[in-house]
Amino acid sequence: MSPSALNLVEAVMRNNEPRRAYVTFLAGTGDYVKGVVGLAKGLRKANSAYPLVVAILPDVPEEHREILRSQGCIVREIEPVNPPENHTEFAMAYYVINYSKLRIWEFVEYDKLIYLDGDIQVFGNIDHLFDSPDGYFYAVMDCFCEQTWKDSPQYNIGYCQQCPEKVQWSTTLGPRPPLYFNAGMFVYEPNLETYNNLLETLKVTPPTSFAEQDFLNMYFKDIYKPISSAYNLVLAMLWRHPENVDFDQVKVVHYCAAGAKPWRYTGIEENMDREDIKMLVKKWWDIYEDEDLDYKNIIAAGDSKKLEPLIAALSDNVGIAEKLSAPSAA
Ligand SMILES: O=c1ccn([C@@H]2O[C@H](COP(=O)(O)OP(=O)(O)O)[C@@H](O)[C@H]2O)c(=O)[nH]1
Ligand SMILES: OC[C@H]1O[C@H](O[C@@H]2[C@@H](O)[C@H](O)[C@@H](O)[C@H](O)[C@@H]2O)[C@H](O)[C@@H](O)[C@H]1O
Ligand SMILES: [Mn+2]
Repeated sequence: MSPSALNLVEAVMRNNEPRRAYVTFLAGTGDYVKGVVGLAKGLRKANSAYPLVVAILPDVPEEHREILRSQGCIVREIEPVNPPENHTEFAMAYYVINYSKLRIWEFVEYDKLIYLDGDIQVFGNIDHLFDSPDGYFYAVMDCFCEQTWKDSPQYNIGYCQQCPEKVQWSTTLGPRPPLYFNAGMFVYEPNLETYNNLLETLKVTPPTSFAEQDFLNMYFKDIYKPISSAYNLVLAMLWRHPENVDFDQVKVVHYCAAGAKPWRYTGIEENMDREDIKMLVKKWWDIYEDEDLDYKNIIAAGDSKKLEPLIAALSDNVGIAEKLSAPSAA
């Protein structure tokens, strides 16, 4: 390791700043690993000062784990979390694996974490969100207008929290639902008591259409603080509520609309031929293919600004390796 990198290791190890990181979730043997690589490179391009932790399920192949380490990620294997037996149809069948996201409340070696889905890209620095006051759950409000919401009461009366004056909530359906966030991005504080209570509460909570997203909304409804859509642009907002989007201010894009995943984009699904969608998919690919953003080239260039989070990741990976290789871990 070059002398400048060693100095940085010492600086980071001495550093008694609050421990912060970005965290994402990866499951399966498929192509979401490309999303996570893109996210790691996007955070680097945005000069984020914090590393990216990837919480992976055991089914993620060693080859993918190596790809993530080679991009400076901290790879942490977690055990799956399964919801109680249920007969609910999830909005997407694979949502059942998303309950495993709950394991990230156990990452208490950090003071504050920002969770980002693997199909999210960060185009502008959002490190300042780590300075948000403690004790709250920060996330962006979702939209209920897409087909994925067809089984919900709000969809069936045409109500959306993004435009509550357009179609009033009907009290015949019960009390108006509390503000609801998209769980693709949130700012939170890991905590073991919360973690254990989340898992205990899940055991007695019947699963619903949006799986862990519904569950997190129910669990954190009293401390949820909505933040600007600039921090998690749910693509459907572009055609459902353009009046609520200040496109030039958008820093985080969430490729969650059907057909929008950049690494498998074909442009044939509804809305996917829009000029803004094509531009956002190209912006994702420009970062994904930019070799100057690869970890190995950043180290070689000794770019100190971009080095710091990588050194933190390195020391964390070393830390985990030492912990796992300790005799007691045998
Ligand atoms: O096969 C999969 C499906 C999902 N995910 C992870 O789970 C997150 C939530 O799923 P997705 O983003 O597809 O849900 P959406 O936001 O599109 O509803 C993804 O971003 C990935 O981080 C994954 O790793 N592998
Ligand atoms: O497992 C439940 C998922 O729920 C959310 O999916 C989106 C997506 O399905 C869009 O197509 C809908 O339009 C949108 O409203 C909905 O929230 C989160 O992005 C994802 O991380 C995950 O929590
Ligand atoms: Mn997503």
